[in-house]
Order: sequence, then structure tokens, then C-alpha cells
Amino acid sequence: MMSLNGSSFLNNALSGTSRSLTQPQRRFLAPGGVVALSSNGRPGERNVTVLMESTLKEMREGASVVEKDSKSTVGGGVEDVYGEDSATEDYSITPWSVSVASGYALLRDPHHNKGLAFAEKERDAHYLRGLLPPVVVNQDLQIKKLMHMIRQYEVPLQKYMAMMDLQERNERLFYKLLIDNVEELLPIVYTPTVGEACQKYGSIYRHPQGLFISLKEKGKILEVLRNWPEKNIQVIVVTDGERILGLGDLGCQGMGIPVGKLSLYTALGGIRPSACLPITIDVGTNNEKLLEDEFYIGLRQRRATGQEYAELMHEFMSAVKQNYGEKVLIQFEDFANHNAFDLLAKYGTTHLVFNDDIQGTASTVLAGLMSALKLVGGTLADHRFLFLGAGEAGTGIAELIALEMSKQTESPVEETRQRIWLVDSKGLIVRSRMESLQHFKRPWAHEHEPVRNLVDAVKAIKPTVLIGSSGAGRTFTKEVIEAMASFNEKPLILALSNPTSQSECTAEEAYKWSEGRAIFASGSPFDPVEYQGNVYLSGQANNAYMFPGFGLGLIMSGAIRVHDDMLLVASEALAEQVSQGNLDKGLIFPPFTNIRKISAQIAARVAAKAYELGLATRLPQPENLVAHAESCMYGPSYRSYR
Ligand SMILES: NC(=O)C1=CN([C@@H]2O[C@H](COP(=O)(O)OP(=O)(O)OC[C@H]3O[C@@H](n4cnc5c(N)ncnc54)[C@H](OP(=O)(O)O)[C@@H]3O)[C@@H](O)[C@H]2O)C=CC1
Ligand SMILES: CC(=O)C(=O)O
Ligand SMILES: [Mg+2]
Repeated sequence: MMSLNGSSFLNNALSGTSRSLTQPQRRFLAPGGVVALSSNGRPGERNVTVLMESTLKEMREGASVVEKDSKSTVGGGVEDVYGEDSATEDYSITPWSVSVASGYALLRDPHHNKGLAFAEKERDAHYLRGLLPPVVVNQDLQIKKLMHMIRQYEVPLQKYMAMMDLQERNERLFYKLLIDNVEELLPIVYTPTVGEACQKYGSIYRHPQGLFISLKEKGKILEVLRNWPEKNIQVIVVTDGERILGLGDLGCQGMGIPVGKLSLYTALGGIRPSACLPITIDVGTNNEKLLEDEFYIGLRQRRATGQEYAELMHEFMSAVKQNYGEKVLIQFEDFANHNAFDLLAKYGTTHLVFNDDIQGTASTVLAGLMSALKLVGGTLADHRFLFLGAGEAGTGIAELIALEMSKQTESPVEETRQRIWLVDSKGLIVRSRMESLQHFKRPWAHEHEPVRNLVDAVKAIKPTVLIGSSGAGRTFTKEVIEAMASFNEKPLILALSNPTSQSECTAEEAYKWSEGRAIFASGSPFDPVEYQGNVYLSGQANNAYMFPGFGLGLIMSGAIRVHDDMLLVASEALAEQVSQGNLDKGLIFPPFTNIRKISAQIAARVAAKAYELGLATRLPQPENLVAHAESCMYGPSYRSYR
């Protein structure tokens, strides 16, 4: 049976992996929550004050208290003084080298800066007098002011840049702003605006936000990883920039994607920012426009392929494991499909890897379908599915639907796949095309005459569900949607392609051309639509619902491999979060406002499955996994500095 991981890996995973810990490394948190606690051992990187021996002694004693209390609920997790992240770290600490930022350097340290929110006492204690105007404000007022400022920008890219500047200046404020205003700001830090940011990344580039690993670093990738200031990394999002959203090859400028995804890992899933590492692998680009662009920031050469590509990726994967251990989660993002499937299959048995475009999207869309069934009726097996786009997203979703159907009906997946059809750029995928098909399309080559275009495929297959995953905008034409509406009372239409410019249709088109009967969701958000006196709200079918909670579940259970069954339970968890009130409005996804609660539910379900499958290493299993997930989440409120 084909698997979303490319192979059946469970046995390998259980027998072939070591559960030993890597070198002791830990970010030191002193008792009482003092400022700027970094144990990266690089004095001079931030403006440091070398501590007096007495203070060090106090910290050592504090450390031993932390150590003593470290028999935490989840073996290996160490209670930190803030009462968060307690279950997401493993290593004991070596607190001999401590940096404390103060004064001007403190205001320039995004991890600890609070701007005008430094209290009077803190201004005295940390040499801030005179460096700030007299007023002291709270974080809520800072948020109010920032939202006012951001709303004044008319151009989304300006809002994006304002957000990135804030992240560089005051990390906690950035996350508080994003969490408190998630519906409004998600389209800025994520799709669609992040797409434009990637296209212009060379021009707007200001600060390093992640690691660039290019062919120039071949043979030295481990050293490059060690240049990153944070040591206890739990999640890496990596791209090689070849398929950025539906915008194609953006080479090195794809960096905006790992940066954006990881800011959602923190804001939506509660993974602390210091544990997140965005990486872009630069093997060149085939984008002629970028190669000629004087502001392009990447290698000015055509893409390396074949052995050269495979060797660089292999060195990268090995270095990550060597540097961060067995349990660092590596999320592949926006690779072209000719590499994405192979990387997932190759490293799925040796690393904790997750392909967001294949697996995260599949789990999200399956959740949307599960809740949509409450509106359209029937079970999955009662429906017929047609995809436009047979790449990572399309075949990934198709496979997970087939897997779920197979479980529900207790019939082989080869049978349930027969209810699912895909169209690629050459037309309907049919048996007669088998020889020329890429391997991931072959399971979908059913017996049928060739059909050249989508509208004819819709008329021939008569799907109840139409899913766009082509990256090609405006492909759900009036004729296509009218055809869907002609034989479905409530046609279910998902236009997944990002950003908005690549969406298969707009929300307005879906409602108008179906006479208001479509149940519609899209990868990038659309505003509410007014049609014939009614207001229609559409949901956002985007893997952002899934990967933050899914990743949290893996990390908090210490999972060593991803398993398809985890994707299925995550879908159920997300579907359960869609309330009757949401459904009544035609929404098949819950609003993002409650996303942290949703992520905790997903995380709990994923972790429970990891324990059940014997893939979890943080033992014993906590009793209440939802509460545990919530307790693990990073909170962005300011800390008091003594
Ligand atoms: N909403 C979400 O959460 C997600 C959305 N996406 C979006 O989905 C889109 C596709 O991503 P992904 O699957 O990774 O990309 P792939 O490149 O892997 O697949 C694209 C598929 O679409 C087909 N295609 C392209 N243009 C056309 C066309 N005009 N008519 C018919 N078929 C076409 C391709 O055909 P062929 O194989 O013949 O070249 C290919 O099968 C992107 O826009 C991406 O942003 C992706 C992941 C998550
Ligand atoms: C959402 C996403 O991952 C994509 O469009 O690629
Ligand atoms: Mg993606």
C-alpha cells in the first residue's frame, strides 16, 4: 500500500533508531526570571555583563533546584521558571557561561526588549535610564498603537515589513500582536502577502531571519548549523525555494516561507521562538528573471540536480541529526514535487520528517471534508472526488481520503482510490497514460477514455467534490462551476492554490456561478460575499490549521517518526472543532481566533497516537494530553525582570 510517507516505515522506525540523548545543551533559565539568559557561550555576541562569582554561585544553586525538580510529568522535561515549555526539552544544563544584556544592548535584543513597557524598577536595574522617554506603557497599549499603525498602511507588503521589523525589535510584542489579532494579521505574515514578500525578498531583505545553506557550504553544513545562535532547536522548516506557493521557483528568496511558517508554529502552536529554525537550501534557481535581477540574494546559477543535489541534501539531513538529535522535527516546505516525494520517502525512515504540502494539507482538507459531510450528507465513500492538480497537495489529499475511506469501509485502499479522480496539465489521469506518469500519479490512473480538459472531466466524472490544487489561477471557470451546480444540490468546491492570484476561483465566483449553493473554502482568505441579499462566509482551507498543532504533538510526546494514522486522528480533531454555528454559516473550518485551543486538541490527539504506536519517547504518557499541550505553549506576555 502506498503511504503518505512514501513507504511503510513503522517497523523500521521502531527497530532502527536510537533513543539516546545527544550532548547536554540547554538554554539556562535562572530562578526568578532574570533578563537575557543565554548559554550560547559566545560572549560578545550580545553586549554582555560578566557576572560576579556570587551571582554565578546563585545561578548554579538555582540550576540544581531546577535539576532537582526536573522529575517532571513527562520524563526528561524540565520545569522552567515561567511554567511553560516544561515538556518540550530534554537536556540538562551547563550554566557556566551566562550572558546578561543590559542598557542599550537590552533595547536592541529582540528576545528581551520591551520598549516603553520597561517598568521604572527595571529601568533602574538594567541601566535603561535616559535611553527611554519617561512614559511607561503596558503591552496592551503597545498593541493598540501598533494595530493603529499597521491599519494605516494600505499596501499589504508595507504591513508585512512593519511586522518583520517588529519581530526583529521586540519578539514578544510581535507574537502577542499576532496571537491577539490572528484573523487580521495571518494574511500579512502568511499567504497571500508572504508570496509577494518572497517575490521581492531580495529588495526588502534586511536581517538574517534564518540560515542560508548553499552549494558554497558543501562539506561545512555542520559548521553552518553551529553558527545559529540558538542551540536547542525543536522544529526546522526547510525549503529549497523551487515551488513557492503557486508562484514557482523563487530560489533563495523562498526564505520568507520557512520564516512565515515558523512564526505560525509559535503563534498558533505555541512552540517557543528560540526552538524554531528557518532554513533555505540554495542550489541555484531556474528563474531567469531572478538570475538577471541585480538585487537577487541567492546563487546566480541554474539549479543543481541529480547527485549534486542529493549529496547536499544528505549532508544537510545528517548534520541536522548530528547537531540537534533524533527528535528535531524537519518540515519540508515548498519543494518541487520531483524532490518532495523522494525526500519524504528517503528520510521518513531515519528522521522525524513531515512534508507540509503533502501531509499537512491532506490532513487539513480531510478535516474540512469530514465537517462538510454534515452539510451535504453521506459518508466519504458516498462521494466522488475530482482534483485539478495531481502534485504534492492533490495526490497527498487523495491518498489520505482513500486511506480514511478504506478504514471506514474496511475495503482495500486500491478499491477506495477508484472514487477519486485527478486531472493534471495533460488532462484526466487514466490508465492509457500509465507509462508516462510520475510515480505518485500512477495509483490514480483509472480505466477511462482520455479527457483533455477540466470541464469535460467534470461532466464525465460528475464529482460531488471538486478540489483545486494546481497552482493555476482562474481554472474553475463559470462553465466548470455551473456544471458542478447542475448535478449537485450543494457542490463542495475547494480552491486550495495560493496565493490569492493563483486561486482556482474567487469566493464570489463560486457563490455567484452556483447560485449561492456552493460550499466553498480556499487556500488564501476571501472577504465575505454579498449575493442576492445574502452574505456568504467562506473558510480558509489551509495547512496552517494543522502543522502547528501537529508539530506540537510530535514534540511534546518526543515522537521519533510521523505515521499516517497521526494524520487521520489530527483530521478528526480539527473537524470536531467546527461548531454547529460555523456549519450553519457554511463554514467547514473553524475560525482562526481559537487556533491555540484547536492546536492543543490536535497536538493531544497526535501525541496520543504516538504513544499508542510506540513512537513516543517522553514517558510516562501525561494523563491529560490537552491540558499538557496547553501547558507546553509559549506565552508572549512580558516577563518581569528583577
Ligand atoms: N491550501 C493549502 O494549504 C495548500 C495549498 N497548496 C497550493 O497548491 C498548489 C499546488 O501545489 P503542489 O501540489 O505542491 O504543486 P505541484 O507542482 O506538486 O502540483 C501541481 C499540479 O497541478 C497541475 N497543473 C498545473 N497547472 C495546471 C493547469 N493549468 N491545468 C491542470 N493542471 C495543472 C500539474 O500538472 P503536471 O503534473 O502535468 O505538471 C501538477 O499535477 C500551489 O498553488 C500551492 O500553493 C499547496 C499546499 C497546501
Ligand atoms: C499553504 C502552503 O503550504 C502552500 O501553499 O504551499
Ligand atoms: Mg507549502
